[in-house]
Amino acid sequence: MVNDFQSAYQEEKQRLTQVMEEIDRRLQKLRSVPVYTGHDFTEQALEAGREERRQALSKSVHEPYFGRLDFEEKGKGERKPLYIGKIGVDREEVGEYPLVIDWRAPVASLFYSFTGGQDLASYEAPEGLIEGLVYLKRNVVIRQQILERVADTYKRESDEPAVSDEFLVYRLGENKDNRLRDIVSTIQAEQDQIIRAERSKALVIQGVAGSGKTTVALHRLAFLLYQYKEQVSAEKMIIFAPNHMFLDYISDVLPELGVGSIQQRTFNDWALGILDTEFQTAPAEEALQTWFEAGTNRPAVDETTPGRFKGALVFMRLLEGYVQQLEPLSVPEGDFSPWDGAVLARKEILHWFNEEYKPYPLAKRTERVLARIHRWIEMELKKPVSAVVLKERKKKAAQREKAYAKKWPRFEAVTMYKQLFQAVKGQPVPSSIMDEIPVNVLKQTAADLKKNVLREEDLPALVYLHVLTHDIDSGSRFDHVVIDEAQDFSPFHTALLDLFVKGHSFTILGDLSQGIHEYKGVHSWDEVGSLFNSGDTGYFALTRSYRSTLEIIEFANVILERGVRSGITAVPVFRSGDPVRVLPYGPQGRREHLLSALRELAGKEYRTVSVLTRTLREAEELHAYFLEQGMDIHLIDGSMKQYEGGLSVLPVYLSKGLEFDAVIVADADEQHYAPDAMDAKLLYVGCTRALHELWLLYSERLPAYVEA
Ligand SMILES: Nc1ncnc2c1ncn2[C@@H]1O[C@H](COP(=O)(O)OP(=O)(O)OP(=O)(O)O)[C@@H](O)[C@H]1O
Repeated sequence: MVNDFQSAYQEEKQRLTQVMEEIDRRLQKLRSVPVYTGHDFTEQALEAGREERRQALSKSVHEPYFGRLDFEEKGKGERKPLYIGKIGVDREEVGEYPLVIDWRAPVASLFYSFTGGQDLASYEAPEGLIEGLVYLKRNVVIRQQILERVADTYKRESDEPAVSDEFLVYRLGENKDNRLRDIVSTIQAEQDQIIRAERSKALVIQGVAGSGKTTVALHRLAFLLYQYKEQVSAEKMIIFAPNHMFLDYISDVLPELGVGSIQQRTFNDWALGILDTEFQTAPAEEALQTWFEAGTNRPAVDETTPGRFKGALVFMRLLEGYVQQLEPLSVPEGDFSPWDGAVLARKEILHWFNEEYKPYPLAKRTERVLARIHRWIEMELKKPVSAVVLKERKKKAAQREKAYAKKWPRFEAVTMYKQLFQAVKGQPVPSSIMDEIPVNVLKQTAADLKKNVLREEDLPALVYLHVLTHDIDSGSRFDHVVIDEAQDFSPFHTALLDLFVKGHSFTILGDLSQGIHEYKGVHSWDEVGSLFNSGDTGYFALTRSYRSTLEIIEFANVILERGVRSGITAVPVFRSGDPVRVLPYGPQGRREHLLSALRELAGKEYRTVSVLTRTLREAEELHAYFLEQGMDIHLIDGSMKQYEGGLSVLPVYLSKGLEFDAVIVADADEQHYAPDAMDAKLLYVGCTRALHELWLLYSERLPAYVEA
């Protein structure tokens, strides 16, 4: 065994030296070509290609590949070692296998999809299905040109028929810093299937906590860009994530995968960009405090909850009805007269508006009719009159045209939205529309709008009003859209984005068990799936959790089973660690106990440790206390733009999406976590943030869904 390992190591070391020399030689050759700085278009394009290769090779030379797969294609009788890396490197000889195969290439899919056994393996190539036998699957860790580790996870000749998890477990055991990382060397078969799924469908992925949803989504974007390079462009792909800190946390993955320019945004920022408005939405913290206040005072959630109603398709349809009824009100009363004696009859203007320009949305129609009126004036001015009269007419016409244009509605989204809700005070919105809006929603929104307050939940409606009246310009369309944490997106959000996406090309990922924003999100994936025809959508489930140890996952699963009763529990990868500690506060007192726990965990080798509180106020208080005690610790509140790593204290609801080497859940007791599904979900989110160690500290009694 030891000998086997040594010879494998020697073999890989030799091969690595050869590959690095070859890459280096190619790099030197490219660098020796003088950089073109002239104006010739063809030369510029050639230079851009050379620069791209220079950059790729100089990245690749440090860590050229991470895996090897020995494959014998059926009927070819030749076993080939295929080396797979983040960046593909072709050989100079035509027709030869690449020196390094890009992880996204069709043949590389074997490295991920092959799960063992003696049977033929296969992959989809452009020329059809290719079958063959896999002889070896090997992971190779290279850091800064040094071969650090060689691990065989499958050998055809051995007694072990399946691909082993050993290398994956080694990777998962590493500590994490303040950024999400790529997983190209250990993508699992179930994840690979999603990454490589066809582009044109709306994929809905339910994945348990830590199943790699965010990571998979980012790898999928990189894959789509490689596989469909002719049809998609990075600038027209977007990933929506819940907040700026989360965007910062995931921001390294795409550059690590060699992909730039993909948009990474919050829905809020995108929507405000489309609306091009001065308005800002009310700070999210206000809503968070209402919904995440500890205790049982939270408002009940039903279909009349403002976030749920304004996210429903019923509301979307109401807005369509509302815009339809604006049509007959658009053309101002009365004929248009540019100067006394010249008249353009309203009947004629109505004809242009209602017949000739009917296919256009209202704002476009208005624009065209006004341009036509302008042309009509110019024709009228051509009629023969004296220079003095002409001058007088021109002056009058300019004034009256301006005044007339002002009488037309501008179809500005916020104004239309205000008019809709201020109809409570007798504006002309038909009762068929008003009666459909729940009274509490009408009242609250009218009061907000009176104070010029917009909320995040109003944004889909505002963008839709804009789209209905202005249409979508081609620059705003997407080739592919990823929605992460999609359980917090309403059906209206997704239906709206669908208008901006070519061919329903979506990747929608989330976890209903982490649906802590149930006051605005979906309660079942059918709410999303039903937006698309069955042929346009696909559903995947990710059930294995890669983040946490076996002990943590089993502990969190109990919270799900007893508290949420969702049935979507996680299957752990066999990575064992310390038992979860559930401890009552000791005699030294709450804060002091939390401090000593934090000190103990911070004293270990971990890079990130967090204390999760139930509310923001508690996080602030503890943060001040920890600072006072000399700890170097960050407070994370809803306004953070960056995630710093190290030690942090934050309310549990802001921890969603993040992960820490060790987590201390403060106050894991009945006073803080009520006996309902919502609080059980919160605690589940908190517990599943931990990679290696999880401690829960409490006073008096634990909630019934926590295993002592
Ligand atoms: N195949 C894999 N190999 C190595 N690490 C993996 C793999 N899949 C996921 N991980 C790791 O598991 C952790 C969780 O991944 P990620 O945050 O993408 O999961 P998620 O499903 O979005 O989680 P959550 O919903 O709980 O926020 C990350 O540290 C990620 O690197």
